[in-house]
Amino acid sequence: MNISIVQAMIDAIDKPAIFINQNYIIEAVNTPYRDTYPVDIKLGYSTCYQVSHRNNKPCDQCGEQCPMQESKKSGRAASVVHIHTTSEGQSYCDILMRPIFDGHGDLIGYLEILDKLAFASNRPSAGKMIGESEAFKTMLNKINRAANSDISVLLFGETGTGKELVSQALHSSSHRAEKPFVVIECTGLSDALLESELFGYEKGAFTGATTNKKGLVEAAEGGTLFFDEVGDIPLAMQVKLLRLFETQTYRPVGSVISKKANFRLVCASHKNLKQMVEKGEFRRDLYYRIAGFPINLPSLRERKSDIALIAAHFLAQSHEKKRFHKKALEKLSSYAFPGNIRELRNIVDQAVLLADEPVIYESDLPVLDEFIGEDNASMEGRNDQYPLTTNGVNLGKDIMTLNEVEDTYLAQVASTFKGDINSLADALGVSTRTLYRKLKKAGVKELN
Ligand SMILES: Nc1ncnc2c1ncn2[C@@H]1O[C@H](COP(=O)(O)OP(=O)(O)OP(=O)(O)O)[C@@H](O)[C@H]1O
Repeated sequence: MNISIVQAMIDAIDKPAIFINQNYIIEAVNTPYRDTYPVDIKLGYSTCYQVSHRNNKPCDQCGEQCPMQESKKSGRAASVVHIHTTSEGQSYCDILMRPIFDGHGDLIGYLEILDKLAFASNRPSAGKMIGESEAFKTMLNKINRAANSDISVLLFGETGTGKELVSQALHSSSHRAEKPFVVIECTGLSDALLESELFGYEKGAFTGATTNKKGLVEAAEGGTLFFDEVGDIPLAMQVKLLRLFETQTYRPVGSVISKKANFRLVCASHKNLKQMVEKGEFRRDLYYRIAGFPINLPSLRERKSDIALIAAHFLAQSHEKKRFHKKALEKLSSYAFPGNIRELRNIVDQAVLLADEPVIYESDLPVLDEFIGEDNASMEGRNDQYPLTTNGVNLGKDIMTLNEVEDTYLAQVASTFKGDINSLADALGVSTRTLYRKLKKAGVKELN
């Protein structure tokens, strides 16, 4: 292997890139890669995992996927998303690992090329997509693949999973980033309104059209056109959209002249479009035109390990120096979040207002009523964790008020708890001050 030729090839790549041998040792590196890490890279000595992770073992021995091992298994290129320690701190990077063979078909090493994913973070950071679960990383990998091409992307996922945020990330990391990003909210628009909004109109096209007006397609010239809730587009309008997407031409309302359009198409829907196609509610040809590259946005239930991080992110946005108590986070983690990340943001905002102290306790959370895999009957089972059926409280017989239950429970716990007032407050998920207040109300003078 002629290393100077390899070095010349690496230098020709404008993204951060290295050539490594089968022992992870860096044999050639380009300047963008050197600039990415605050580490002195010694060719023939430094390893990729030392430089990018500060690890002394390969990633697969540190609980992460190793793209080289993936590539070894399949004999083909592999791509994974990792969090690297760069000059700018912890950063998401999408790594493409390509095996390189000599003229005899023998493996001589691997070419590694990085894409920095500036739109995502594993720490609270304003304006970024936050997460660190595997489901989140898989989604980042897909976003990055799509961003590098002009393919039509269909984002599908429940409400509040971040479809609009992802569409912005697709735009900002594409070659169209400097051009406009235009959102078309398809819900509740009639055929006529949607047509004039999209294509614009000529003066005199209809009553009230006193001047020519540009449409959103023209406003998005060179950039990205994002159709939110594309499943809500009326059937009659779908055929006009198909023509626009197929030919990239359109006619403003009242005009006889066609105009040329230039945009990248991104659509989103929380509805099952395939099912709509089967029922004849969405055109099949339009579906295949917009679903060039479908990306599934996982629900918050499918990325439970991200809940605490995203909650901390929204707390940081609130500018209040507060933090969640462990029990409050546990409760959030078992909640089903039908409204996904938008709902989590609302819960955090409310909890910040409801908490009197720097710690947000379970009791400061708004009422949450849908828990993962639990119906109302099994919700009662949750009380096993926080037993209300104590010696003094017989829930099966006479109805007691919640106040009475709380007082009786506190009296019981105070007489049996082994620990001081601070640890009891902690165990009950309230502040010490709140516990003093509640004990006073319950007529309890001291712990056992
Ligand atoms: N990964 C994330 N990290 C931080 N905030 C997020 C993330 N994903 C979404 N959000 C926030 O959650 C809220 C809802 O996101 P967005 O509007 O993109 O969801 P959506 O799927 O388009 O919702 P809908 O289907 O209701 O239109 C926004 O405030 C957005 O900034």
